[in-house]
Amino acid sequence: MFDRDLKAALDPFNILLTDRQYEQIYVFTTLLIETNKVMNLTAITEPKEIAVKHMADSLSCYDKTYFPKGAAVLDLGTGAGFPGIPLAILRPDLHVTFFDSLQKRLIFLKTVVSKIGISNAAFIHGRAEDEAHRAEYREQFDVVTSRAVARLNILTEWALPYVRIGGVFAALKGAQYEEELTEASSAISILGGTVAEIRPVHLIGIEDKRAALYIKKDRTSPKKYPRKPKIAAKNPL
Ligand SMILES: C[S@@+](CC[C@H](N)C(=O)[O-])C[C@H]1O[C@@H](n2cnc3c(N)ncnc32)[C@H](O)[C@@H]1O
Repeated sequence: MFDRDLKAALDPFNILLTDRQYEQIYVFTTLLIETNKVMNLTAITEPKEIAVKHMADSLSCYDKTYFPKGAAVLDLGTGAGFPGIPLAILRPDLHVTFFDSLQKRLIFLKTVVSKIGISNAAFIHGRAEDEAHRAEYREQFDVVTSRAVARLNILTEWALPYVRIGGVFAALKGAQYEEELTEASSAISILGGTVAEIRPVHLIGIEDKRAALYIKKDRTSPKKYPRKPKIAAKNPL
């Protein structure tokens, strides 16, 4: 039943999973629903809805041209693992780093990773605007993904410093993506990026507009970014 719902949800994206990948997503879904009873992870609790709004939505940002073989991927503000876990299941060769400011969500994700057998996973506990100043993370990732974390102008200032030159920031955005893109245009340019592609996303049974945005990193991000939250909030780029 769950496999059938998931297959239908993934159909528009031409994504075919192996039996093992279906099983991994099923186990992840079960862990999400069970753990959500004792820890706030998601407002979506029906398996069919999870298949569409979490799994298919996460994988809607996938495109092999942006995710080269063995790529280092940073999922910024991963929460309960979206889009990072579905991407790591789809592409076991990726090195996915799960990044969040809430430790208890990372503890949940460590259980998920070990129970479903994802190798190449790493974890960062911290705030996006702080960790970007560490040499070990700055401009070290081929792809930074992010869904439902902040408005695009803020998120760009947080995300682009982690992307290596030639890499991409893939943001999953909802109904206001066009306004957010306009609002973020100077942040994208200041941080060294350009909009490579705006790909509208249609999930089955969902009317709301959404899109996967791909922002390519062309130039190094100036060292002073990202700024401290109070300064950035007072003077958004
Ligand atoms: C609404 S949740 C979205 C989670 C997941 N990406 C999803 O789409 O379901 C936002 C997540 O971003 C994290 N977050 C918010 N601000 C952050 C920051 N400055 N640095 C790192 N993580 C942050 C929160 O702790 C939370 O887990």
